[in-house]
Amino acid sequence: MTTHPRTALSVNVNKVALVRNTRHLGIPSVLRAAQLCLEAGADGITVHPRPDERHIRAQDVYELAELLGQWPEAEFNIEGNPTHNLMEFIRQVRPHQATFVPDSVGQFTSDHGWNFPQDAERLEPLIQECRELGVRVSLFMDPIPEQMAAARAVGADRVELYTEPYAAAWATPQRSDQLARYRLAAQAAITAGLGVNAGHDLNRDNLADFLAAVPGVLEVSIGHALIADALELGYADTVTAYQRCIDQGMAERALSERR
Ligand SMILES: CC(=O)[C@@H](O)[C@H](O)COP(=O)(O)O
Ligand SMILES: NCC(=O)COP(=O)(O)O
Repeated sequence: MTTHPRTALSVNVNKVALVRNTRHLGIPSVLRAAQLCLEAGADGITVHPRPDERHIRAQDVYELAELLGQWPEAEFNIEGNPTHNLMEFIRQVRPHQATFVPDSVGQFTSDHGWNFPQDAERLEPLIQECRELGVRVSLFMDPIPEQMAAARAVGADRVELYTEPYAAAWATPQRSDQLARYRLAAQAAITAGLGVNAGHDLNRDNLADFLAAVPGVLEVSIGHALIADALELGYADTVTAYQRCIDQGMAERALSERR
């Protein structure tokens, strides 16, 4: 029986910054949120420093990079559009992972992945630069199996499957169809030699089912729902609750593989 590495939980702290930015008081602290999540067992921290700085600001990125330097086992994942402001952060901070997201500057939230072949030419040199800096590259992608070989061909190490369509279908009869889509996309990514991450609108209700159905998920990055849960439960209990969901999903997957 093959044992799979435990799916890593990367906490996205965008929404802590969003609340902080509504006053000039510096609270809630983004750094404290990250510290408490790491102390509770989170495997990493994710930020998406959008050009309009609606939530994560440049100073947050540098302070979090310094904090993560004290956590050798934890990873720093910086997301963004490499044709906008992302690359400057990558060059200065050299995080463990850069997640390329094709968002426009004022976009409400991330809602689609890259498209190949049209995006290949402009992404390839930027991916190459990240790799020369020792930074792993993950491409934010829709769950389309046919796109995975092209993602690998431009040099990506991983893809991050955009999971909002699954999350939106979770409480509906379409759940199993969506899970089948993501399973096929993940299998195609693995076949192409890519690692598989996942994220967007994952939460305590839908996470275990996703990991039970979709093979080889190395990392989930979760922010909005996790921070909302932390408002009720606190960061430590929330991280523990999400880790339990990960363990439950992986246990169910291991069981199904033995059948
Ligand atoms: C790429 C993605 O799905 C999210 O990580 C993104 O960071 C969400 O951005 P907002 O927090 O600005 O909605
Ligand atoms: N890449 C997904 C992420 O970092 C957080 O997305 P969400 O949980 O805030 O939807």
